[in-house]
Amino acid sequence: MEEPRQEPPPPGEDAAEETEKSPPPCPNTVTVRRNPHRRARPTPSATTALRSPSSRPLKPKLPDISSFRMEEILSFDISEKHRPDISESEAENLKVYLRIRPLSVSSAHGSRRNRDMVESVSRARNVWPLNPVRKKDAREKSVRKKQLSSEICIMVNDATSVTLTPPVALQESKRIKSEVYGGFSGVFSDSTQEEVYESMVRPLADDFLRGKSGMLAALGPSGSGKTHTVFGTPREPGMVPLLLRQIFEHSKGGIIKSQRSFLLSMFEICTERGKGEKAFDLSNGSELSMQQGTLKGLQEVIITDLEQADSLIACGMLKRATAMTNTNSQSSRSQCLINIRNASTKHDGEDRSSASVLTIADLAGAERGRRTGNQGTRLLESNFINNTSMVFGLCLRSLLEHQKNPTKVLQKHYQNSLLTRYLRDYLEGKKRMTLVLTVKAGEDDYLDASYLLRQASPYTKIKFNKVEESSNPIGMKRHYPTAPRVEEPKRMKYGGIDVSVVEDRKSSGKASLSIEEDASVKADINISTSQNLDTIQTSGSDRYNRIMEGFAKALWKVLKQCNDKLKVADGEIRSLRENLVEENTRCSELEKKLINLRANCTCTKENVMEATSVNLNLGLDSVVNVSHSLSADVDRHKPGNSNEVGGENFGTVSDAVDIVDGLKESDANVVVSASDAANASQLSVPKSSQLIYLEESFGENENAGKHLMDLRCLKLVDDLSDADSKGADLSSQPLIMVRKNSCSSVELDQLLSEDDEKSRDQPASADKDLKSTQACSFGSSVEAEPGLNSSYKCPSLEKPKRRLLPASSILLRDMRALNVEDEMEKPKGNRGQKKLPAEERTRTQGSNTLLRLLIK
Ligand SMILES: Nc1ncnc2c1ncn2[C@@H]1O[C@H](COP(=O)(O)OP(=O)(O)OP(=O)(O)O)[C@@H](O)[C@H]1O
Repeated sequence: MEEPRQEPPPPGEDAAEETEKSPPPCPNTVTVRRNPHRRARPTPSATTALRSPSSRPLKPKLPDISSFRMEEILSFDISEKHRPDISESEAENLKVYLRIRPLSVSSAHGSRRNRDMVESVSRARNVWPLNPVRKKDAREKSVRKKQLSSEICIMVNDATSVTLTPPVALQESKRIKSEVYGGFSGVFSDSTQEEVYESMVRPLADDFLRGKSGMLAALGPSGSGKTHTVFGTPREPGMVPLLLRQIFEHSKGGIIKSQRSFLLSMFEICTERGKGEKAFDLSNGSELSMQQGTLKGLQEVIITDLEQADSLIACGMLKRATAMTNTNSQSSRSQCLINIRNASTKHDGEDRSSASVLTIADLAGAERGRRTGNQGTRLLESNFINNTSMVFGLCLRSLLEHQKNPTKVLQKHYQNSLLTRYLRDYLEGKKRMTLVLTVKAGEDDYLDASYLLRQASPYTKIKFNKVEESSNPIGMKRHYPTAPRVEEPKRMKYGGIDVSVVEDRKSSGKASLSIEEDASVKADINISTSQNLDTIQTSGSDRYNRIMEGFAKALWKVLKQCNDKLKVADGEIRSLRENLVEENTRCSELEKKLINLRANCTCTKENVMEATSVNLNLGLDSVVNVSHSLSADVDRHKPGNSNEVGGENFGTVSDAVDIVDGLKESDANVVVSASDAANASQLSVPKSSQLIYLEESFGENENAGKHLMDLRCLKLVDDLSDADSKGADLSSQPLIMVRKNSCSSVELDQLLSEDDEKSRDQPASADKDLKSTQACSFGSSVEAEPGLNSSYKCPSLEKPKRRLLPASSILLRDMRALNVEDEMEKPKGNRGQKKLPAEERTRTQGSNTLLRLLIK
């Protein structure tokens, strides 16, 4: 914080000193400004207008004011007591009163002192006898000085305005003219303390008793009568004693005492050798600390009667810092504030928790170093006092400018001073305030008065539009910053007595509590308890709000996360749907392809089924239908894996083997459908099976055709050497039935040529069978094995049913099927065929002979 600077003296100070050297002005003249800023208002009358502030006229002749019109002066009526008439329109305006210190006091004191000083100086200087001529001049000078000192600079115009007239010297040297300052709520010149109280403080006191807070602050230069106005003297009690008197008189009348309780606190703000500001409790002398605009540790004393209150005030005034200066023998060196709190529970029959506070501030007066002659510590105190006064004025000026032009920011000048921090609400227009300006009317005091009026007169335009009238005002809170119930609500006892408050009050030792005091204490405690309850409820609701706010935030976060997850899930679902659509499309395409394939395959299969449905009419009445259908997996039909013609490597067709094995024991017609002949590595034809027709159905794949061409010739070797067989030597006949749809033309030609060679050797019966077979269902590629009486079944996937035939017909059919004649008619050369072993050939011939005989 900056060191308080001594405020520069107002302009014209030097000029004022020069007035003493300048020649005396022309008597009976009034200097009026040539271009006055304000139009001077008419004085009440020629006889009463220029009344001296003192009740006694100091000058026998008053100067004539020629510039004023007599009609206006005569028409103006003013009461004798100059009581200000406060209109209702000014109720919300800042009330500014002006009190002019009686000149008689200062003149009496000052003139006597000055006279003594002048005499002493003259005695010291005038050691030698003066020249008679000079002696005469000196005498004239002294007379002139007396006249000047007796001159006044402030003249009361009416109840609300004054005219400030500069000294003649200033008028001549600086051309300073008279100025009119108006707009005051009241002007007191020779008013008594009671009159001032009635006009100025009683409205405040009435509002205070009605529950409205307010403040009265005294401003003015040093020695102007601030302390006198506020505290007064035992003979002339000031505003505070009169206020206390009114309070207790009001308490006696009509309202129960127990319902009335007032608490008084008193403190001062000063500086110790210019090292910062400090606050001291004038009740107990303890130092106070300012925390957030409140004074921590300020003690309130319950006042029960006027005597006790007066004694408290007196004790506090004794502790106040004062010092003697050139302008005041007992100059205040601190800002003194008194708080009277109304802690009544009932008012006008209504339940009301009133906590109005009336603050009265006696501010230290601005000082000019040249006048006070302060040095050292006093000078530092002057700096502090002037700085505080300046900050106070800046706050009010900023408030005024802000109210005039709301766009202007309300400056925070209050932060620059402890006093203004404490009075922040008042200086920001949140609480009602009343100012009383004290000035001295002496000619020497013109500069101080001019400076004060110039600064403070605009404050009359300040309005209180945002007055806070709450039951729990901020000032109340500030008075209890250290209350443990407020700071630690958990340890509060709602129904009990606040021990700390009682102890504080007892420790003051300045007020003995009577029974009535106890009652008032209880009432006060009840009030504070209810206030604390309100505080707790408020804090509880705040806590609840905070909790709900936090819960809402957490819920919002969770909802946000859920929303994000839902978005992600929606995206996944969308992608899955797209994939599903793609899969469906692919499936449909595949189905189409499958349908196409099936369409192709169906023709082939039917042919295959037709071609491979072979009825093997063997002598054992066993029919083996081998429906061989190759799948598209043609890789398994590689040449390496293919079955060789004439070999036994047909692959493993377990089903076929099982079926064929089953034929060994039963003569039932069995249709074997081998779906994958490629897996058949080895096929052993059972005894009863004579021939297996394999229908090779190839796909469009040429490779498959190539691979499967190796299977085009399959030789079924009848390994049955059973002598009890029907005599049909099937092993000697290559019983290969190959149906090939997709083989190459070259291979087909080869096959056809081989078949042709075979067919040329076949008998006519075989041709018939073959034709009949071809007529049955096969196409052009049907190949019938010569020498075998085989009949093809109609293409059907149904399992053939067993038919019971007579034994003779069966035997005859079998024998015919053996085509014995053909065998017999064959040439002996076994051309084109594999040569059979000798035993089989002999047996076959015998069997043939036997069969031929039987047939015939
Ligand atoms: N209206 C008045 N009637 C009679 N005497 C007065 C009046 N005003 C002031 N005085 C006297 O003038 C002297 C100085 O007054 P006071 O101490 O109140 O001035 P002040 O403004 O408080 O000065 P400071 O600011 O230095 O404390 C006191 O002795 C006081 O009695």
